Amino acid sequence: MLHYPPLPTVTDGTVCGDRCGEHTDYGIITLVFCDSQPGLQVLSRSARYLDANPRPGRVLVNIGDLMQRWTGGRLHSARHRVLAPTDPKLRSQPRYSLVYFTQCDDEYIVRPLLGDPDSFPPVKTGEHMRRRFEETFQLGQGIDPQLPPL
Ligand SMILES: O=C(O)CCC(=O)C(=O)O
Ligand SMILES: [Fe+2]
Repeated sequence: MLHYPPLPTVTDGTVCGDRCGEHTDYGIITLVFCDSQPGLQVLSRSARYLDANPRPGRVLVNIGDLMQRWTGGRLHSARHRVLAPTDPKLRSQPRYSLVYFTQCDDEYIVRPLLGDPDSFPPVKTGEHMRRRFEETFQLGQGIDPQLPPL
């Protein structure tokens, strides 16, 4: 369960930052269950951010980096972010989302099962996950640099 705390009121008209910076998910698929608070945006293949607004009963299914590798790039690990709202009422409220990440066993080697087998080098799941955590938390790099750009 992710808890995004309430944000201070903006009085000077400055644009507020993200609640969660742009990133791709590391694993196979992610299920995102969100409350009524908006903010989640997904980058389209034409490089436009699209709102993925919550609706009762809606579940967002995200493709992760390993799924992109597994499908030889046929499924795309989309960049996404959670924007901080500008509306003072929304800012004064917390945002909650329930996020379920899936991945393979650490020893499992992910290689393309579709398309060109050389499109991605094989990676051991555990090593991939460790590298992505390090990139995110030490280098502030939320996008897998080994995946091709959009
Ligand atoms: O809170 C959300 O709606 C999405 C969070 C997310 O993208 C993540 O935890 O990877
Ligand atoms: Fe994510």
